[in-house]
Amino acid sequence: MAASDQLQLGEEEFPNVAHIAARVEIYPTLHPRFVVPEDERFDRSSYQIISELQPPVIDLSLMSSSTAKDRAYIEKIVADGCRDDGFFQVINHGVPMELIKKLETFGYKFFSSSVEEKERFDLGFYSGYEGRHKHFSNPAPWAETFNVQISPFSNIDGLATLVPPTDTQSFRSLLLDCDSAMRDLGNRLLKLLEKTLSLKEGTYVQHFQKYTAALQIHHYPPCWHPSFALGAGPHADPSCLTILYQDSVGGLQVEKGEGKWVQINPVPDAFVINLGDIFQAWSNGLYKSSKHRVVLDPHKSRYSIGYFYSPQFEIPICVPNELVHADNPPKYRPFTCAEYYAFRGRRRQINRWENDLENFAGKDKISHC
Ligand SMILES: O=C(O)CCC(=O)C(=O)O
Ligand SMILES: [Fe+2]
Repeated sequence: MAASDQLQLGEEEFPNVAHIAARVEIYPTLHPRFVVPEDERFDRSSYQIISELQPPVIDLSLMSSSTAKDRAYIEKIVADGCRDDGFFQVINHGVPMELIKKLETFGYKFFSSSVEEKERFDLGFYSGYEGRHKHFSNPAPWAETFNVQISPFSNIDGLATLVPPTDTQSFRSLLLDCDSAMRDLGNRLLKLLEKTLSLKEGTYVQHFQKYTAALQIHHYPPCWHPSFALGAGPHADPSCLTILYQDSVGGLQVEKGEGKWVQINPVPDAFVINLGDIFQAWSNGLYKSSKHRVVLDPHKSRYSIGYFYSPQFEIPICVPNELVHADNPPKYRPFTCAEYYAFRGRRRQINRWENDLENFAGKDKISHC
């Protein structure tokens, strides 16, 4: 083993995934850190893409159509998707794709640098680069992530000091421009969700003047035993809304009924939108936050970019009165985003499905606030 391998591995218990992924000749069998229990593995041989279960692809420009029929059509498709599993895709969404491509290019360059270089950007728990997943128990995700915290805590200045001085300004501007474009899309989607639930305009969006947001660039290296590991284990997002760009490789799957996984086919220039646990709670369970996971490719790297959007950190999530009635009694106790994010962050088995929202807020269903 070369000296650099020994140096890189350092803590054998928490190997860097990029380091392991680059050394198939040294690790011909998968490192135990990443091996998923047998009943949770992805069976590639029996896999088929079930096209009729694909989440809908929605042309968001129709939201401002002068034809009421177009607008009603969009609202219906979104409402059906949200009731079903909380996943849909959007095109013509108004976010300039140049921004996303620039971020993706940053990701390619960053993730192709050495482990030492990348780990200079490791600013600790969920901040900056993450390749060892020290807060995960086994199995660790076969992924490395560049975590940008935006609000209410920002690590953008901290990260900017680590890029070459000539790039500092463009790096900061890129992240801030992405935040503003994704946030704008997030607000338009929230207004659409308000309409589909027949709520007054602003019911949700008024709680996003101050907001909670993070951006993550993920790299899933090729995995030579793709059925034995997962890029992301089954989980539901803690956020209110997630806006996700995925490249053309594919691998994101959503659970449609117990144990039945459907791949969300990449659509060029589209975003996958999924509702997170906060929205499920905020809609009193009418709209779903669904379990999803990422499977791996034996030959190709996959990249994705997620924007996780939630309301003001410290306000209680209070279900609108209109959504609580005899047929739909309160399902969750009120809680703040800060409390829920802290709960999810404390979980050691963060890459595993543990029905978090139910466990956190579904037990004593006191009335809404
Ligand atoms: O990379 C993906 O497609 C999804 C990642 C994901 O589920 C997440 O970051 O929460
Ligand atoms: Fe997710």
